[in-house]
Amino acid sequence: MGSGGALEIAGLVKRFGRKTAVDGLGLSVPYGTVTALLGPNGAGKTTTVETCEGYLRPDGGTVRVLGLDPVADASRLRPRIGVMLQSGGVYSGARAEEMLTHMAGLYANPLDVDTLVEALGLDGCGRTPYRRLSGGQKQRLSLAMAVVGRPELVFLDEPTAGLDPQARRATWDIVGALRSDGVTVVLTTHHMDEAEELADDVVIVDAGRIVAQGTPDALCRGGAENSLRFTGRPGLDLASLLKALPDDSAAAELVPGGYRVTGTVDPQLLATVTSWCAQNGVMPDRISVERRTLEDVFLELTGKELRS
Ligand SMILES: Nc1ncnc2c1ncn2[C@@H]1O[C@H](COP(=O)(O)OP(=O)(O)OP(=O)(O)O)[C@@H](O)[C@H]1O
Repeated sequence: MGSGGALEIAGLVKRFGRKTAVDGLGLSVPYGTVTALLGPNGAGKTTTVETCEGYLRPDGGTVRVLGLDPVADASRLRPRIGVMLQSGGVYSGARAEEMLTHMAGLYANPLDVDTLVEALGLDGCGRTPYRRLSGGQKQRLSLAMAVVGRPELVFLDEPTAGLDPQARRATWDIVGALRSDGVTVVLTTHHMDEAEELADDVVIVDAGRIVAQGTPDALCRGGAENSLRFTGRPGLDLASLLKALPDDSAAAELVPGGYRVTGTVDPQLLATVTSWCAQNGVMPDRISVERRTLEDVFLELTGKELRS
């Protein structure tokens, strides 16, 4: 195994012309864990993952995958890692099951192809040429190809983007099974629920850097335990609302017309907010008391919604 984690990134820099896509990113992923990279579009997640896979050469910093250099040691590393590209990869007109069987044949101790095909709901399309598969089927086949060789570490770039709920669940089950088998998984996602469900560690990336990292629980505990949210017309006078609230309160307009009050969220605070709304002619169409979610953490740190 070597010292350190399954994946060790230090001071990674990757530029495309004048654009710095990854800007001094450092990350250590312990063996046998699932790590989710979350970030807005263009944050640098794919660039980071493709550098780890050896498809891109870093402009600065170091990357070690299973203790090896993904570019210099590519031939030693390839049989030990699984890669699912965002694009699904480029394949010929071969039939889905043939491709998977061929792939399995390249490894010493592959998974059983039939079991994998069934687990991913691909049993109906084993004889279909790749180019005739639907987008979701291509994606599931790409996942199957990434894991069939029993890799020690798997990179999954947006594995569930565009999948229906059933296919998404099947993908989650595969990731859960990988984890149970001690496989290290690094995935990117735009889905908070996916990160919460699957990941031991969530890494929030923005503008090529890590802005926060931790278990989903720890990240959510970072601020107030509870918050009161309401929607109303955009641009309410929050200074006036704050005057009515206890000193330990804070209020923010997270998105136009979407407000959050934090502090000691109790019945008294709820009454104060609704009475302030009444005095100011504001009809809150939705009002709720919520635990801080990963979505909140993400928005606070990046100022962006996950799906833009
Ligand atoms: N081959 C390339 N040539 C030029 N610019 C690139 C290239 N690949 C990525 N970029 C730029 O680098 C930045 C980071 O892109 P990247 O694809 O890594 O982000 P991402 O976090 O994966 O985004 P998304 O969630 O949209 O997939 C973006 O500004 C992107 O336009």
